[in-house]
Amino acid sequence: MNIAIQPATPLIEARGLHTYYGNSHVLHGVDFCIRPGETLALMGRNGMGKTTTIRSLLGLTPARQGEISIFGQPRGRSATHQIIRSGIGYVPEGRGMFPNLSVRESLLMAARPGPDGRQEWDLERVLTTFPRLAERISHLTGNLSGGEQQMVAIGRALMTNPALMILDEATEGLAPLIRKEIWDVIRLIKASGIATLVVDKNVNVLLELTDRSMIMVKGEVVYDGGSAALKAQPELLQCHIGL
Ligand SMILES: Nc1ncnc2c1ncn2[C@@H]1O[C@H](COP(=O)(O)OP(=O)(O)OP(=O)(O)O)[C@@H](O)[C@H]1O
Repeated sequence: MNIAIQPATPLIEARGLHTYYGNSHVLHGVDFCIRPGETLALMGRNGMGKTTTIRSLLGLTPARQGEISIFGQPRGRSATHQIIRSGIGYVPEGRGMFPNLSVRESLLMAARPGPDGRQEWDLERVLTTFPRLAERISHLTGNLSGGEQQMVAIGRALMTNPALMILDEATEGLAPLIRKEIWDVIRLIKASGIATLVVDKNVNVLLELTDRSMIMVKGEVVYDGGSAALKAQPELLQCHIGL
């Protein structure tokens, strides 16, 4: 499916999402929007509903109530794989590797043109971006370090030439140097014009890197606005994130 992405049309837009796990009501009327090229941070303490918001947007944990449009089209009954294939590079918490595939196989398996036909990201560009992966190209991903596996997960998402990257806790549990490498790549993704939704515990980096921030508290959005403006309100950060 080739989609002409209009600059003014949100890549994903959602209104009034209510999501449950069984009887447990987790999202309470979440509104969400991300536009082409925008870098958005989704913040909040543990268990506030960030991952559930992403899962609801992608249909992995469908919302019981609310409306979602993907690239300007009502999501309707589209399956998650259809939503992802329409131009979203999703790097879930925990990475989702195929341990018995080599780095090369893992990356090549994901390769495809973007929703608008773009083919800017290929194996060569991913390996230039992650020289560590070039060094380990024939290794099984199951034998890589956590940081290298994270690079494969991001590389795989980039190989799909997405209009939007979603990175959920991409730097979680990684050594500081590797974390820095991942942040550098996220900066590069931003500079290349791909919209990015980032969930991470490192709020200071998020505030510096992103255009816009959302803060969630107990399944509700309590802040949605400029990251620079949020940085200038330490009392909000203190109150909602504990910084
Ligand atoms: N599969 C599940 N079954 C039941 N409850 C769940 C499930 N996944 C998450 N929850 C609960 O839903 C709430 C929101 O969780 P979610 O993972 O969305 O939060 P989060 O903001 O992403 O936090 P974290 O940073 O800890 O991942 C929490 O109370 C969590 O315990």
